[in-house]
Amino acid sequence: MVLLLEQSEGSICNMSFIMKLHRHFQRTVILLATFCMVSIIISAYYLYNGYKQENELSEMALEVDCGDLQHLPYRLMEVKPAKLSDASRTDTTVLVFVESQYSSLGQDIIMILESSRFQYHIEIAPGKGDLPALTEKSRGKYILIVYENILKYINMDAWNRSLLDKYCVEYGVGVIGFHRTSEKSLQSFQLKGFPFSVYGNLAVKDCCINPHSPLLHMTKSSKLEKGSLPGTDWTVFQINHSAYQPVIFAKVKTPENLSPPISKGAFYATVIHDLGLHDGIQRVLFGNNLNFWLHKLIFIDAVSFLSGKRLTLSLDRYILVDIDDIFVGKEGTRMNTNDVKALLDTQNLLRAQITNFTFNLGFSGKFYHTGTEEEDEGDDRLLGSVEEFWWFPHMWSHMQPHLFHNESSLVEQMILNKKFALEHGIPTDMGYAVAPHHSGVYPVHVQLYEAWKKVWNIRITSTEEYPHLKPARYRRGFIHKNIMVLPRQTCGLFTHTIFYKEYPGGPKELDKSIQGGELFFTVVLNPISIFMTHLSNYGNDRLGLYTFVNLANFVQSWTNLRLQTLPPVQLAHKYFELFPDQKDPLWQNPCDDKRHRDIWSKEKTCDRLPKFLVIGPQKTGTTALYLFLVMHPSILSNSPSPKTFEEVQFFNRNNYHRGIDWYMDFFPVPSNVTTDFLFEKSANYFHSEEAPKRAASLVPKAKIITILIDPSDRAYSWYQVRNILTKPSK
Ligand SMILES: Nc1ncnc2c1ncn2[C@@H]1O[C@H](COP(=O)(O)OS(=O)(=O)O)[C@@H](OP(=O)(O)O)[C@H]1O
Repeated sequence: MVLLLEQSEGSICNMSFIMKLHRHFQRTVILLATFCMVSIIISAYYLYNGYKQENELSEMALEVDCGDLQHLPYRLMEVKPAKLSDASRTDTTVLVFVESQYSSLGQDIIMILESSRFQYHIEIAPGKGDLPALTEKSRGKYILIVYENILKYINMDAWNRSLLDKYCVEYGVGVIGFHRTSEKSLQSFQLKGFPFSVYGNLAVKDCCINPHSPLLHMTKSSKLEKGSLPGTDWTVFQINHSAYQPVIFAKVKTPENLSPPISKGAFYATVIHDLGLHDGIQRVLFGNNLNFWLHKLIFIDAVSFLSGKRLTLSLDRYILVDIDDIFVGKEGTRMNTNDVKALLDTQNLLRAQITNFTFNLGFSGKFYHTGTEEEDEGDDRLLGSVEEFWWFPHMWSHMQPHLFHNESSLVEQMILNKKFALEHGIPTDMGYAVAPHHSGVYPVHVQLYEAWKKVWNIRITSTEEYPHLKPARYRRGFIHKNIMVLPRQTCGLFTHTIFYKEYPGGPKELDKSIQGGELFFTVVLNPISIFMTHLSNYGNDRLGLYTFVNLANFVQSWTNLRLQTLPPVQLAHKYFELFPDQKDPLWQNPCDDKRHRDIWSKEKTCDRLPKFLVIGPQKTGTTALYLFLVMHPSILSNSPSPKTFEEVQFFNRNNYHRGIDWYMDFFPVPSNVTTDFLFEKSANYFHSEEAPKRAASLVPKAKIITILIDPSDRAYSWYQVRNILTKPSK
């Protein structure tokens, strides 16, 4: 039994061992199967998700914040660019290689440099890449090199290229270039000397800025900008190298038949920054021209960055919005009480984006209460909030000052308007005034300046007319008779632009101007902008409010600019602090510009200007020549000056600041403009630094007569004169 038991115990033991083994095997199989299943599920999950992620890239991108770059196909991080060597070893001139004198991209580049008041030198890019002299006395002549066509840089001959590279490395000079494909260009190619591929002839959409790009200064990396970018001739750069950073990305939209590796809907760089880690030269390459507004902004930042911040625009922007003719509008186009309320509400709203924002209202009292009943209530609502705004006077009856020849009649008109201001609690001490239609401000009607000072103590005014209306980027300021004249900018709103739908060229034109167009770049490129708007822009569709709210929003979304408003007097001081070289005016012939002629007094003439100048130098017989000339019946000279005798000495000295009325008063009115020759002789013009540019500006067609004799004869003549002058009188 025991044996049996033992036997049976032994077989039981064997059995349980086999069963255990069996169970263990079963468990292992189940475990293995489970593991396999789980792996399959996980792989499937990732595979699926991976696919989905790729697929979703274009969809998700629509909500992409450009700061959230995990969705973008580049590894973005802050990479330090090559150190620029001491940029102060170069002058601050930009060397621009253009394709031709009239090429449109070349002109856009110049427009930006000029508007930013940066110096530049243009060269037509030669085929072989010949270079102008880059240094002078071991100083670099150029701070930055810009190629309108980057292929001219890439394909220049080896000798010139190594010369340019050497200059760039030694002086820390960067290169900016533009690549634009034409129909003939290959769709894809390797850019010679660069480790990346270029794909051309593309249409692109939805763009984003790399927030880590070291270029960004004025430009703010914002949300994804949806929509197509202008043109179908875009170039994108496919980079896979940490020495190159994308600056702007966009998605390829067309053509449909793209060949790999480029794919539709994926992001590619349209602007790249070569950090200079390879050869010590930093470059910024644009995959198109500057038609796209964001390219313009990045170009400004690239100039700033590559010039070691020596060509940098400050981030402060001062904006003053004048609302002119606040009572002058026609019945039916004026503001009612609701419009005034909207004006006040918007002013408060704008203060969040434009520090101290205050509308500056211009008034001609005669037109107060000349609208409909509702509009008259609007006038009263405005005067009820008089302290909320700044105010500036016009003429009482909105007359153009150049029509008043007598200063006293101008004074009378101004006094009427001042009385109106005092009666209605309008402040009279702002020191700023504007003349209807710029009349009298430029060309200067000196009677206006004097009357303004007498009645209103005016110290500031503004105009679009100095030196000319167009191009706007050449507008400047000046100081005359202690009145500071500031340039005024155009915002695209005029008395007749009162309905959004009827905006000239369609409402999109206004939006375009605000969103990266003319108005936006006026603010970007001018530290101080005074905009003129009119009463009618604040009634009706309130386009004035629409424009400035949207402008402030757009500027804030895309730039780091600090918008603010200053009262006119402070604004003018700020202006001439920034541009001290503009204080001195440069007079022109008022009849050489139609707009100037239209606001030039009919009682004045442009004929009392010399047709030739005898400029000296002294002691060469100029007086004798003068006397011989005036013997001719058709040659007329100026009347004598009490201080400087036969010489007026206008262009060389401070007499110039007395203005052209003062100068012209020396000359007779010619009886026959064609056959009479007015001239003046001032022997000091010859050695004056100022005279040539002043004379060229006012009398550009005048002939110049100079007498050159042996310098020792001049010196001896001087010696004799000094002897006489210093001899003690007996
Ligand atoms: N016809 C003619 N040809 C050449 N030189 C002449 C002539 N007439 C005058 N003179 C001499 O010119 C000298 C005076 O020059 P200006 O009249 O130019 O002097 S000023 O600068 O206006 O003071 C002065 O020179 P000096 O006598 O040596 O002082 C004049 O004698």
